[in-house]
Amino acid sequence: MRTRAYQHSLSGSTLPPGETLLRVSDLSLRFGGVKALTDININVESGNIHAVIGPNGAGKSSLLNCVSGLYKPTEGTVTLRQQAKGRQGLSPEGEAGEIDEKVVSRLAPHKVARLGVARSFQNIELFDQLSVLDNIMLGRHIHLLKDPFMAMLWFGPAKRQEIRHRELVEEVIHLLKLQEYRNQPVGALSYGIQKRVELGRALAMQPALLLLDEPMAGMNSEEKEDMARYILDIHELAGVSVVLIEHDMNVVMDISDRVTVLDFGKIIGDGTPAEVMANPRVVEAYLGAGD
Ligand SMILES: Nc1ncnc2c1ncn2[C@@H]1O[C@H](COP(=O)(O)OP(=O)(O)OP(=O)(O)O)[C@@H](O)[C@H]1O
Repeated sequence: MRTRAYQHSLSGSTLPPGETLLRVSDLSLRFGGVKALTDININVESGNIHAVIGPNGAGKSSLLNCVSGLYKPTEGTVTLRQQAKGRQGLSPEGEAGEIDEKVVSRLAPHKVARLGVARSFQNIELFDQLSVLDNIMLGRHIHLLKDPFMAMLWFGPAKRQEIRHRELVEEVIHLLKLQEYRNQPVGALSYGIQKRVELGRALAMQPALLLLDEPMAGMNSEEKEDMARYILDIHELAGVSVVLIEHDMNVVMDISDRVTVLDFGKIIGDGTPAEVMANPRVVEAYLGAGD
């Protein structure tokens, strides 16, 4: 029962699995003379955990920053595909209805977020004094009523919306098993739990796509295992698509559907974990380096 409820609530995408959700086309990014990214082409499919790996400085964070709107690419585009409003759901033949394509690569980060792309950062970006509940509730702010007059009135849409926000936040707390910490200030919690709260705040945005930048950095092996399990749960129970930057190859190979490998800002491998592991260029550039 709970699984069905999550599937209906926490994913902001109605695209069928296998449809292209995010398309990165001919993307390049330069900082003066530094070519951070060169001619990057990636399709992220709906329903996938898509890992991006590569040595330090390969361009992984730059790529995520181009998707989330923090960096503007020098060339190329990032396109988010969503089922057109009012035409959601599958046809009797199981095909997707009309699809809206939005170029997000030159939008401000808050606009990209509003379109359904949520991200977590390498470093924890939470409010230490606020409770777990309040920090996760902040993830809902992009969905608050746009009309401040309506939002001030404690009736009608504003009240219904507030109830809905709370229900979704409760789902996040259950899914990530944060019940026992809900009223504790985040600053008092362990690093592993704080990272989980950060994940919860991104999830509370009801994203179509979740961008996770090294969510397991600095964790011990038990915390890593926990985090990998929660990412899988988000994917399996909530149906959220994930782009994951991660250095730990065991984690990447265990939980990813697809892997893109970057080196010096270029793609040197792309495929299933098994295909990527068998790619000699990848072995030489990354795996062989013992990272
Ligand atoms: N804001 C910036 N200004 C100048 N150069 C930058 C900027 N951001 C990234 N770079 C450069 O772009 C290249 C790619 O960096 P990026 O951080 O994207 O790599 P990464 O694969 O995420 O590395 P890491 O694994 O160490 O986080 C590097 O040469 C980096 O120095």
